[in-house]
Amino acid sequence: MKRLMMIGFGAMAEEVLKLLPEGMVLGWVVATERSRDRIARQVGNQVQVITAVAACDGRPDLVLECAGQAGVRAHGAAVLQRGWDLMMISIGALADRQLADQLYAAAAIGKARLHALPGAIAGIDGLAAAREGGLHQVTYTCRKNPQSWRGSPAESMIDLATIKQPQVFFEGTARQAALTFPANANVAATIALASLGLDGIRVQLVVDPFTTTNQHQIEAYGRFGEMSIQLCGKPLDNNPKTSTLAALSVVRACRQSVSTLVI
Ligand SMILES: NC(=O)C1=CN([C@@H]2O[C@H](COP(=O)(O)OP(=O)(O)OC[C@H]3O[C@@H](n4cnc5c(N)ncnc54)[C@H](O)[C@@H]3O)[C@@H](O)[C@H]2O)C=CC1
Ligand SMILES: O=C([O-])CC(=O)C(=O)O
Repeated sequence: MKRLMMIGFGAMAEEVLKLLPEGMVLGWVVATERSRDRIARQVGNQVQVITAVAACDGRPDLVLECAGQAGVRAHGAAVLQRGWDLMMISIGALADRQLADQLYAAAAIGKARLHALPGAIAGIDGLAAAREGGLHQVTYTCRKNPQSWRGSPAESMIDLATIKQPQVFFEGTARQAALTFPANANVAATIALASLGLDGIRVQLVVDPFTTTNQHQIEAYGRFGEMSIQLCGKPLDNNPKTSTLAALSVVRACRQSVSTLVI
């Protein structure tokens, strides 16, 4: 039986736990001090709930981060330094140059690797392959309803309560998007890292009162040809910012860790 460590235990982690494949159990949750007791009651006494990776009483087979940029900052290096690979969902954390350097240095010390999970978007495999032959241009547009932008800096850029038509409220690089919208622009960072880099792709963020889904659109051109991907993802019930597919991409990482055929 493989044992999983989860860093963060919010909406996404709860969904992942419901769908954990056979052959894997949750062994550890790394939580904030504030949420530790609540999570311990939720996951039961077979799971060790800790607030620092150093308190882990064993060796996890898989470490998954579902804790946002703050969680990556707090625990990412400690995981990698121990020689444990880290599966990251909060890819936007890598837009912070200092944090990225710290993680890569820790990975070098531990001879560990960082895995960027595709999250709420599809097509990362094709994009990363296309890059090998030369990409000319990549653009990404993210469209969500006003509710999904609540609690983000969009609130100070646009009046979400009165919006009547779809409106672009941010245009910039993936790095700018990921640093400004840590809970909403991880996909932008993932697409950028798989293609032309955090400063190499154009990102548009749109608020759309007519959509009920989290929409992600990639347009890419290169020696391989052209790629156009549109994904309309249903948000998670208990977090409208997060698409269900992002949680399912974490479940897939668990499946890959226990399957003979990795796909
Ligand atoms: N790559 C992708 O496609 C996507 C990535 N994400 C990322 O996934 C993260 C998690 O999503 P949700 O579960 O929906 O968010 P959430 O806000 O429901 O849960 C995040 C959890 O992490 C915990 N946390 C925060 N700082 C922590 C720390 N230092 N140590 C341990 N736990 C900590 C919080 O207490 C909270 O329970 C988002 O913050 C976002 O960064 C979200 C959607 C898509
Ligand atoms: O879940 C989504 O639709 C995408 C998201 O929040 C992100 O890119 O951070």
